[in-house]
Amino acid sequence: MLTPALRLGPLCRALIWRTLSDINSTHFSTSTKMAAPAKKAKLTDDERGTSLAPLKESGWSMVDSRDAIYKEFKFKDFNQAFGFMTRVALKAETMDHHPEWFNVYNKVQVTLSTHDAGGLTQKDVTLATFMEKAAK
Ligand SMILES: C[C@H](O)[C@H](O)[C@H]1CNC2=NC(N)=NC(=O)C2=N1
Repeated sequence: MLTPALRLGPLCRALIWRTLSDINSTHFSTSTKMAAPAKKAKLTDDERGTSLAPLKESGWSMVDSRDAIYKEFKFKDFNQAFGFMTRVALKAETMDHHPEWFNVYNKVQVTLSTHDAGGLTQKDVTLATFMEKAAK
């Protein structure tokens, strides 16, 4: 005995198939997390030489006891400092890469490292470079 569904005409089966595929695409397109991006690769020695040099010339330094870079930015006042932090925060969100920072009045102390990689990656270089522009 064929189940009733198999006796439906081709048009009806096409409609059911379309409905099921619509449900599937609607449901999974919103609730399925994309595969986690590959683990971010730490900067190679060569990359450190080329990428970090300009940042060190701009006042960034290596952090003792961890693979990270640090800089203290100083602004005219709190308003300027917070404006800087706002610009950087928006960039950090678009990059999905966030600074470790501390603000007191006109100073912003920043440490950058990639937690997912356990050290410095290109994302830290990109964000630090952005910060240099955002601080001007
Ligand atoms: C889940 C989320 O994408 C990750 O936690 C992002 C968020 N921001 C991040 N920021 C930094 N600095 N390092 C990371 O590894 C990192 N990972």
